[in-house]
Amino acid sequence: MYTAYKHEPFTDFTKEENQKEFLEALAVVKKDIGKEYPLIIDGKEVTTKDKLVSINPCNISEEIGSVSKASPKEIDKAFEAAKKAFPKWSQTNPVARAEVLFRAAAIMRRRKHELSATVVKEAGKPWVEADIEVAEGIDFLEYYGRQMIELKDGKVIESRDGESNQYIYTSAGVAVTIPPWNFSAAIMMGTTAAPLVAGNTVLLKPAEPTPIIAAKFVDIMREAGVPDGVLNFVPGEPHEIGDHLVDHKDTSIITFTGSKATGLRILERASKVQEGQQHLKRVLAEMGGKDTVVVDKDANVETAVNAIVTAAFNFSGQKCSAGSRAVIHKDLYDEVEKRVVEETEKLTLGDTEDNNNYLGPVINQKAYDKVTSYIKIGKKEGKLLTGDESDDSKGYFIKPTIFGSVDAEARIMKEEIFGPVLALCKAKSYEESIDIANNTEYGLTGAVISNNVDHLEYAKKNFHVGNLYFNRNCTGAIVGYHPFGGFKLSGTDSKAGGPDYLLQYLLPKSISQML
Ligand SMILES: NC(=O)c1ccc[n+]([C@@H]2O[C@H](COP(=O)([O-])OP(=O)(O)OC[C@H]3O[C@@H](n4cnc5c(N)ncnc54)[C@H](O)[C@@H]3O)[C@@H](O)[C@H]2O)c1
Ligand SMILES: N[C@@H](CCC=O)C(=O)O
Repeated sequence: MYTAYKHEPFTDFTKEENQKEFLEALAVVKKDIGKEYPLIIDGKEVTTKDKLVSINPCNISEEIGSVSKASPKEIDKAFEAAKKAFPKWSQTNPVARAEVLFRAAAIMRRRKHELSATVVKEAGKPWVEADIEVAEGIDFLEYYGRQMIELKDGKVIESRDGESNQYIYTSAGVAVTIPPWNFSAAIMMGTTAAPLVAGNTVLLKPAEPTPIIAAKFVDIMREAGVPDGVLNFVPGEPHEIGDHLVDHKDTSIITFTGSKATGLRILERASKVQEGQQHLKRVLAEMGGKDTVVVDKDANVETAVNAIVTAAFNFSGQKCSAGSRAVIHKDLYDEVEKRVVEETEKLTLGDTEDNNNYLGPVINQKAYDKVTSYIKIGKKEGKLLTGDESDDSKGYFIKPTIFGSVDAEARIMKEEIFGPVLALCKAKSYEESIDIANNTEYGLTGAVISNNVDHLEYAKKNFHVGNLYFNRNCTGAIVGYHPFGGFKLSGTDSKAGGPDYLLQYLLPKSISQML
């Protein structure tokens, strides 16, 4: 028997002993700086000449480490290994498969600060956010393990006289996991653990800026007992191996999280049946967002301000769930705008190794250039209220930037920026604010700050997002509590961390027997 699922508690960094432990963990991670990590194919370490180098975005002269790069040749070998391992793994007792996840979660708990410190160094995440993310990774393992145990005997269906019917779940085949860098621990772990516990074998290709945390996770899974060939680690350049992974005839499932452009490309390519392929590929594609905090005219101003600032600037706005725009009722607009600017100007920006910094850099030069170009666009589209300072000489630092009185149709109101840039927009009525919130191609998260019961009911029916929050910010979904995934072009709404998630990695089978 297992205890009931409950989410992993977050570390309280106001306590001195926790700060001390975290600093020690950062020192451990620093000792490993420059280390090389191999590919893992069929349980064997494979080293290639070409390396993917992980750079600290806070300090671009610091290389965190490097991993071997897989080419199509190594990818083919990994597919062979995964195919070979599939029959045995898929028929392994689901409880035993779940226990691998539980053991991995236990190891992760013991190494929690070290893993979070790796995320701090590799992704430039602040301590608090890195800790939350590793806790989420642990949650995915604990939650999906229990979910598999629940599903192991299938579901009860009806039988007629003289007939015995069964409905069971079988595994699909080889899954390819393609996670993003912004939740380099949590999403990478969740989208690897789910197909595995469902009895599929996996090729994990981490995002190129953050391969080290993935290498550590693969080591943990092996220590926890994942058999050879069941989990293959194949980092590499997407332009060299991305299409190959997606197009391969032996790919059964692709579990992708990332940008809309990549997701749509994967969906399109995966729909083509390749020579020798005898199945349809399933694609889970969780993509971008342009998420909104709506402030009603009777809202509590401080709740609204806190929700807007947190949603916009946590992890420098680099979340698919980031509230990169707020639509505020005209009666409260001036007050909310003033308070949001005041609170934002208190936020500290700098190297996230220092826990006093609320936010750190954006991930790389490409992101820096994109975000700063949107700031230029914003200056034409709205009134610059604060920010517009950036510096990429040491790391990719951009000050939280806010534009006021932005038109609902402006580009900074409708396009995903993925950085610390917030647009504020005024609405004449509550209904208009919900219309504005729905005015993009995305539909991922949203928040409504209101005490009006009718208005909250209206939002339930008319605010078209996969994750809707009332009187809080629109980021920070917790596994088992806030199943996560978006509508519209935000993705396939697979609802990670929800009760139906694992079903997407399983093939239901009906068996009918005459008695
Ligand atoms: N909806 C969600 O749950 C969710 C969660 C996190 C991030 N995101 C989104 O992710 C985006 C940021 O992540 P990103 O910049 O890493 O996205 P991205 O699309 O550039 O990359 C995501 C992953 O896809 C891989 N990839 C890139 N091109 C590929 C190709 N042609 N074939 C196969 N794989 C390929 C990358 O190497 C990476 O592993 C944002 O749009 C954000 O909103 C969504
Ligand atoms: N699940 C995370 C967002 C993941 C995307 O970046 C949240 O709820 O904030």
